[in-house]
Amino acid sequence: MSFLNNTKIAVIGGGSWATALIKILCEQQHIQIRWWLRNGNDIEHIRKFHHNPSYLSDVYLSPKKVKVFEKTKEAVKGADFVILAVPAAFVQESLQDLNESHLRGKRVVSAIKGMIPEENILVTDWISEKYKVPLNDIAVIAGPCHAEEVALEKQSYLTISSTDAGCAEDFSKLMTCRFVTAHPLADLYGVEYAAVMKNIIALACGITHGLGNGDNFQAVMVSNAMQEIRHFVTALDPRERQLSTSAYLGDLLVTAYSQFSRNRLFGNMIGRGYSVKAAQLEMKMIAEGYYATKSIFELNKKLHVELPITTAVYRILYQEESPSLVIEELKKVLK
Ligand SMILES: NC(=O)C1=CN([C@@H]2O[C@H](COP(=O)(O)OP(=O)(O)OC[C@H]3O[C@@H](n4cnc5c(N)ncnc54)[C@H](OP(=O)(O)O)[C@@H]3O)[C@@H](O)[C@H]2O)C=CC1
Ligand SMILES: O=C(CO)COP(=O)(O)O
Repeated sequence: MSFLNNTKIAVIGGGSWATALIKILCEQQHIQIRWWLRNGNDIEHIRKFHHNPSYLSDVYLSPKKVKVFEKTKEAVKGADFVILAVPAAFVQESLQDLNESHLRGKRVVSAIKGMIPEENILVTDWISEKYKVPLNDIAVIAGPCHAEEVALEKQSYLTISSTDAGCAEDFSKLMTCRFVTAHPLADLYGVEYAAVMKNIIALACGITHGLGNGDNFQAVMVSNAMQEIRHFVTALDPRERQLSTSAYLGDLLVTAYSQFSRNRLFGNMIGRGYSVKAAQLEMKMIAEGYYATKSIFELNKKLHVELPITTAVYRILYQEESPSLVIEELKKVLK
């Protein structure tokens, strides 16, 4: 019997990405999904009607495959894989009831494209430090893939990155289905940092668009952003990597251009004159790039990499500088 049969997967998070990942996993014939989400009303609704009322509410969640739990401890019990799919800012709070023993012997896969805000560290580093999960049992899910398109079964590609080839390959098989192709890759940090940074760039694209700039300038931003990502990631983890592939460039492109991108939308509101608070209140969903901007900016105080786009976004979001003045200055340094 293949390992795909009867694999138990815990999914932590109740938002759009968790719901989309569960839809993908439900394509496997024999799978048991143990789902934790925080909202009691949503739990009740899913048990009764097999749809998440708050996110991707059209997606059917097979009760034969999906069991919903109120407590994370219960959800991770007996799981082979634990997928983390809450925004990074809430991951500590979401896992507060777990200790090392709850994750022992399990593979942990982060679907989060953000960093732990208070500590400015990657989610995978935090998991390995706090819960003593060996790095080889950790992977990340990356690639250009919006939850909304998964719900519509539009063909998508994912990249599963891990320091352990077996872990990446096994999880890629679980994520491959009729409408998703998943490939393994051995660049845990590169993929994870690039996924964090592309959210900042998409936010910057939204700001410039909101200010009235067009596609010509956005193309310049995106191409400069690739240099920014390359320099930053290389400073942290130097090695050969194909940044033009879908895990890196592809994800930057979809987030910078897609109608579904929350980071772009958030930036757009800032460019149109919303305050950060007003934009957050208006958006029900989370723009990771807001938190990531601070983390990358703080982390870079030790690295001193030139990050003109990230710095511009930081000045706008955290130093309340005028978006139009900051973007005019940015225009002078981009090539
Ligand atoms: N959506 C997408 O297409 C993709 C998302 N990702 C990544 O997946 C991760 C999860 O994002 P996503 O599912 O999209 O998020 P959503 O914006 O869809 O949902 C937000 C989630 O955060 C929860 N939440 C909000 N406030 C709090 C809080 N104070 N404490 C605990 N939980 C809270 C919400 O719970 P509640 O509903 O109860 O308020 C909800 O489950 C992010 O890192 C994102 O970058 C990666 C690839 C694609
Ligand atoms: O990572 C994503 C697509 O690959 C989702 O981006 P947004 O959070 O900006 O919607």
